[in-house]
Amino acid sequence: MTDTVLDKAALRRDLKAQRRRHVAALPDATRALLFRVPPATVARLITPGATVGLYRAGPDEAPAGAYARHFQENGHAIALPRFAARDAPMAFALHTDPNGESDLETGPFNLLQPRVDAPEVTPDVLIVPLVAFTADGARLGQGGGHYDRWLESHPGTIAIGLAWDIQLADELPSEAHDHPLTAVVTPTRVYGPFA
Ligand SMILES: Nc1nc2c(c(=O)[nH]1)N(C=O)[C@@H](CNc1ccc(C(=O)N[C@@H](CCC(=O)O)C(=O)O)cc1)CN2
Ligand SMILES: Nc1ncnc2c1ncn2[C@@H]1O[C@H](COP(=O)(O)OP(=O)(O)OP(=O)(O)O)[C@@H](O)[C@H]1O
Repeated sequence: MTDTVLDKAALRRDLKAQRRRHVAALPDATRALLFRVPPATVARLITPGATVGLYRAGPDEAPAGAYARHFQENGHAIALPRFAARDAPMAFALHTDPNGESDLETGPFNLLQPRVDAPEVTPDVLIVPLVAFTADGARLGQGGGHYDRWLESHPGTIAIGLAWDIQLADELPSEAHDHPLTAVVTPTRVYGPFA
């Protein structure tokens, strides 16, 4: 393995532990008030009628459920990642019930995902989870390379990160396949949009 790959694995472990401590210290009521609607500078990036790819957050990730409800209320089709197996490529499928999540089931990564009968769709814009980001839009993810690969095969799709402020890193190891984010939203500010 290259040094960058080893660096990334160690970084991920440390940053995920830091994220867990941060979220555990947040009062539930505070957490419920964050990430309600996209800030205006980010909302402007999402054209009317665009299909928006979101994610179903795990316990420590920035919650994306309110954005899902907001986009649906505003006439957007919304989609979530779906995997046929752990080693299958990431696809997106239509998410129809962001309020009740009755259309989701647990998938290979222990994440809720649309059931097999939900149609596959291609989002025009992605709201993405992350382990860490930099002030100029670099992203460190879970290490599956899922978003990098998806963005590689869908050029022109913009990706907007949602994160806790403590996920900001001074710098991150970069590899040729890494795709930059167009903006990152935290509870206190927006980084970008970058050109
Ligand atoms: N909420 C969420 N959805 C997402 C991602 C993510 O980071 N967060 N992904 C980002 O690419 C994709 C899924 N990729 C993933 C790749 C690896 C692991 C992972 O290593 N998870 C841990 C813990 C899982 C568990 O609790 O069972 C693991 O498997 O050890 C998770 C997701 C698409 N959906
Ligand atoms: N476009 C690509 N084509 C082929 N392999 C890729 C591509 N992008 C990433 N990979 C591979 O995926 C693996 C993980 O990449 P990386 O560490 O950048 O993941 P990540 O962006 O942190 O994860 P994720 O996007 O799933 O949250 C690496 O082995 C990398 O070589």
